[in-house]
Amino acid sequence: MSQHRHPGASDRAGAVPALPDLPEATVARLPEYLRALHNLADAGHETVSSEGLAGAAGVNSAKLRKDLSHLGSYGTRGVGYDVALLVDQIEFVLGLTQRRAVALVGVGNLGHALAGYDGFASRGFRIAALFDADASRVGEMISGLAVRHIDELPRVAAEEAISIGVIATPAPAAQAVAEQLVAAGVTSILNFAPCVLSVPDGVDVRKVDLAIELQILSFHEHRKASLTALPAAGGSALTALPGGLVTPDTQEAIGT
Ligand SMILES: NC(=O)c1ccc[n+]([C@@H]2O[C@H](COP(=O)([O-])OP(=O)(O)OC[C@H]3O[C@@H](n4cnc5c(N)ncnc54)[C@H](O)[C@@H]3O)[C@@H](O)[C@H]2O)c1
Repeated sequence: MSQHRHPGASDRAGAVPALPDLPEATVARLPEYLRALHNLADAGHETVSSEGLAGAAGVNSAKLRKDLSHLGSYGTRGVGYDVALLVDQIEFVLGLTQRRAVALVGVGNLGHALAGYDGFASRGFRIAALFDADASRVGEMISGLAVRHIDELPRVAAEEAISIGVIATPAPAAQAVAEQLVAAGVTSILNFAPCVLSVPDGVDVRKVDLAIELQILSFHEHRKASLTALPAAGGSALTALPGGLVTPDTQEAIGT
């Protein structure tokens, strides 16, 4: 997942007290800690060591201690972190103490799956409205919500105080949808369409692209295979790069 963060984004907190400006990587790990903490609380744990929480969240414990120190949370020597307190702190920093209203635009294959997913509610989000441009989809009920025509977005966004929009339309429609969301007052967008969105300052965009994740895994598969092949091939896998690209061998030749 990638993120664009615009300069105005941290200035529009309104009545919310100033929060520490956390590193993006820390922000990205906080939800992992939160999920692990909820699991620990459900299992009856009241405290957890940094190693225990790090293991449950799948990160190394030094990184976890550094992340939590940004929140002013250091745990107690010999006891660890208070699970309930840390949940409160992380939920506060992530702004999860209020349930946020989300609009989903594009109720096709992916949109149906997202609209029907009940995991958002338990994580603090309310899918408040579903929109589509296809009149034949308007009125369809999904998980108790009727699909509305995209033209209703401005009115419904105001009525439901929607601040987050999810785009699940085909890529060619995504930029126009983003502009409609922004015009309707949406200031955060989760984009599933495989394209880059251009948005004004103060609007945050995160992109989810499973194909990119698979391509990254493909790279690792390719690399593992190339490392296994190395002794037999007797050289760097880079020498096999297609298209006559410069290889370490040729670079050395050029440089000497
Ligand atoms: N991020 C991922 O990992 C991932 C995975 C699957 C699909 N996708 C992407 O998600 C998007 C949706 O895929 P899908 O298979 O559900 O497509 P789909 O064609 O089944 O659904 C798209 C929906 O968007 C609606 N739509 C089109 N233009 C619109 C507009 N201007 N305003 C409102 N609604 C509009 C269509 O009427 C349709 O209902 C595509 O961009 C696809 O590439 C992303």
